[in-house]
Amino acid sequence: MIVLGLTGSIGMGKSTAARMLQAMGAPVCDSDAVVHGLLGRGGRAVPVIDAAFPGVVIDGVANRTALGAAVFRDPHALKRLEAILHPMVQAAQRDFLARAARRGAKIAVLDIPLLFETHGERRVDATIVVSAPFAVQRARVLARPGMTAEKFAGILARQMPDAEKRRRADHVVPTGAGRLVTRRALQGIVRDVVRRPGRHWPPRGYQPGQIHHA
Ligand SMILES: CC(C)(COP(=O)(O)OP(=O)(O)OC[C@H]1O[C@@H](n2cnc3c(N)ncnc32)[C@H](O)[C@@H]1O)[C@@H](O)C(=O)NCCC(=O)NCCS
Ligand SMILES: Nc1ncnc2c1ncn2[C@@H]1O[C@H](COP(=O)(O)OP(=O)(O)OP(=O)(O)O)[C@@H](O)[C@H]1O
Repeated sequence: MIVLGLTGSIGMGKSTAARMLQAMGAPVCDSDAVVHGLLGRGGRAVPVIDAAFPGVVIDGVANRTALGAAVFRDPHALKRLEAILHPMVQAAQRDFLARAARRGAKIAVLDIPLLFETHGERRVDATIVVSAPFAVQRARVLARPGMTAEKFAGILARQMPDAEKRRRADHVVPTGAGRLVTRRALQGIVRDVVRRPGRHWPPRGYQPGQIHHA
């Protein structure tokens, strides 16, 4: 099985590309959805978050707005949150890959917003970065309800620049020239990678639910 890592900056079309890959038959693990599960009712991270960020957990659920307020202005707090969540996200990804391999998938996709920031390129066979011109990205993001130019600037400042992501990518997929162009580019990558030998899943010594540190 070949493991593809999919990433891209805010509004670049990562979710759309993930859906396209899924429609081509590749199972996709959405890291944002995993984080939502970890922070939601019964989520594994909730007790740890409660201890690390007092007051943020209300009625068994981590309040994302309160957590965002606690971490997005304080780089040390963000690091503490990431140290809690990222190993749990990686454990969930490994479980997902083991399930996909058992089902006989030829390709599996990890959709990871912070792929390069978390050195995810070491855990996948090839990386895909979705990218569009800045004006397209800006227009898409500012069209979202509740988004402001100031918030957008803040989010961009915390993310690795698009140019750096493109530089590190094995494949850059354009998303600013229509869906057909995007779908064709993704089809080309899928066709190309199925011919290559992938890594063996599950890896030797793998235990479901185990947390692996990068
Ligand atoms: C702090 C949380 C609860 C705030 O949730 P909220 O729904 O308010 O915002 P959302 O998740 O949509 O993020 C807002 C913007 O910040 C960016 N962002 C989120 N986490 C991070 C991070 N660790 N570093 C840099 N940017 C981040 C997102 O990509 C997005 O563009 C949430 O972002 C979170 O749990 N972040 C830490 C986990 C993480 O690293 N997630 C991203 C990769 S899996
Ligand atoms: N390939 C594409 N061609 C045309 N429009 C696109 C394409 N990909 C995404 N879009 C449009 O751009 C907007 C953002 O797309 P999407 O939600 O996929 O982005 P994203 O990168 O997942 O965003 P975020 O990281 O902020 O959650 C949507 O309105 C979508 O319709």
